[in-house]
Amino acid sequence: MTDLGNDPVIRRRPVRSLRCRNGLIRFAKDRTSQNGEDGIIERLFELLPSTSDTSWCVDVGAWDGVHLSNTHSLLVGTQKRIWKGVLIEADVHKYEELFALHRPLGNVCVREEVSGLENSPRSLSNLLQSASKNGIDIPRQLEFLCIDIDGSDYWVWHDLLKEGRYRAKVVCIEFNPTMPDDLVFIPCRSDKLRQGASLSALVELASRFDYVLVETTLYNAFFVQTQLYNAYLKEEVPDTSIEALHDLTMGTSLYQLYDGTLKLWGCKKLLWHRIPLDEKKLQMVATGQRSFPFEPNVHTETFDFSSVVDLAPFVVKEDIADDRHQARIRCAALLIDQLKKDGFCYVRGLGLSQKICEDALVQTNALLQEASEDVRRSCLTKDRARRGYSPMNIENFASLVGENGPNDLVKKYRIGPLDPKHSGPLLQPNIWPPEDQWQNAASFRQTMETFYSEMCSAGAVVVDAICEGLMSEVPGLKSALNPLLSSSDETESNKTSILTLLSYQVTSRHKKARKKQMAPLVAAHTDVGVITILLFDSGDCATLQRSDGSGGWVDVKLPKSIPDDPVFVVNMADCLSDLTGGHVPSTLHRVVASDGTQPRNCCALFVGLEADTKLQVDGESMTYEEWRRDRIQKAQNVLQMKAKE
Ligand SMILES: O=C(O)CCC(=O)C(=O)O
Ligand SMILES: [Fe+2]
Repeated sequence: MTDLGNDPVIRRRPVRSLRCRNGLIRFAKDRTSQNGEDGIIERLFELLPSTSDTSWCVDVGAWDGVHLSNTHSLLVGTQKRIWKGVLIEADVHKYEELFALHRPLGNVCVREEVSGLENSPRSLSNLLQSASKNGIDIPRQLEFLCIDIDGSDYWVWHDLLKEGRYRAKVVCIEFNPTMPDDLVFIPCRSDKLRQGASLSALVELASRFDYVLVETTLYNAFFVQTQLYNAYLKEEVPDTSIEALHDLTMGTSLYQLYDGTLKLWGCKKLLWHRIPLDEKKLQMVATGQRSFPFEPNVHTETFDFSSVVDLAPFVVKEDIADDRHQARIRCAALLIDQLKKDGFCYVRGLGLSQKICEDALVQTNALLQEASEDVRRSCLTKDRARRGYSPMNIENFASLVGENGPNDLVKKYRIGPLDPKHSGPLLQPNIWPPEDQWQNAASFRQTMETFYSEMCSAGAVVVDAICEGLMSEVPGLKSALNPLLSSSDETESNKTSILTLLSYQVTSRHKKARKKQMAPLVAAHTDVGVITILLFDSGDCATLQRSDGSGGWVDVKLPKSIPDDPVFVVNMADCLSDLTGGHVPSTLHRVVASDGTQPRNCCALFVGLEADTKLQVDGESMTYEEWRRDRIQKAQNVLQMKAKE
């Protein structure tokens, strides 16, 4: 066996069973019965002597008298005894056939739904008594009782036993074959709820009224009155324990992995609905969040917190004291230093809570990994680049830098300004997953609306700090970016950005051809707008990398779990880089596949300006929209030139 250990090995080991197969089950045989009952019943009445001229049987839930019938063999055809039966069936059509078959044979047919409710006029005992009043003498000592009504079987037998008027020597009754043998499950006393009883519950009931278990088939248990068992069956069935007489074959069990994954074992479908049990839907902890809580701290956090710039001094908005002003100047200088070096920087102190950041990532995973593709596809818009869902393998970021390459392997979902007043080429209305298609839709939307607003405020804080840090080098920057700053109208003006949720999945790429496997999941590109603020989870199937400026790539990582004061990645985008006259670079970056087993989720805020914002770039004045068109056009030109070559 070649076993690489990439997947767990899961298989069944044959176990020693205590089940005895040399008792009544040897005689299992079907004429009309389902799982050998006909033969077992025949054998039982060979062993038990008859005590009267006519042997009576009662069949509760008799159907048409033929299909899967346990009494047909007794009542129809030749038998060593003379049998008479009471056949009870609630279904109108089944009853017609039942009546047509049995009336001519002199059997009693009753069209009623036997009730398992306490003191019901339709209790089995009452129905037998009223049948007796109609001239037929049903003896109180019955030979055989069969109960199969898929619901209140337990209570029907219970009431008959308790009432005590009628007693059967042999009882065949259905149990729920998915219930384990150590489970005593007594169903609700109801004619509507269909639950079924466990075998153990029936065995307990039987022994209270002096019956013993003598055999089981897949769905049915056979009980015999104890004194008859002692007299006639002890040799045939020496061991009457559940272990000796039953093997659970339809059971489903659940086990748990250390990381919180729930696993199914045994029967993996809803038995009566024929629906497969879906492990994915049973999980209590989302895929990306599963880990072992007591993991030894061997891989200590590799993230270097000392490199994170704390922008908290920019979050306080009141007129600031002198020392806070000094603090701002200091942290803005750190930020600009870092950005000038590689176009990327870690920041914290942006005012977002750990909780909202965790929630946003969990919701991203919920929509982009766990929800069905149908749910996501209901969020497609015509202009995919702006709002809603953008499926895998659709966008191509290589084109942003005039490169040819395969499409990006990432699922995205975009959210823009929540205020419907915002419209224009860059600002279209949001589209949300429909609540009637996705049970999580409302909490997704609620989380994302909050997160979007808070991220926009964080964007304003970072932009503010960048302006501060470049105050002397690029004096006009603050007025160009003023619409973005938190000090201006808080509710609207600074919310012109797009929040993109991105999700990378573990599957499929390992199967891909080698050449394709080498291609990044998101092609190397620079971001177009002002700045990008990123938050991502510990999903390890994909890694963000930035160019080191000399042909190599550096992994961009975040702390493994979100700290109390969450850390974000900030990277410069092209427009801001242009506005600084190239003093601060917008650095090439990409996302590559890595070996991990967890999907990776990312929330990226692309801070942009409104289309008509006036800008000064290289001494030229233009609007943000004009600059943007120019930027995209340049990349297109490169592509066309390459195509011609
Ligand atoms: O997934 C990421 O970490 C970033 C993706 C990215 O660079 C982009 O969407 O612009
Ligand atoms: Fe990017």
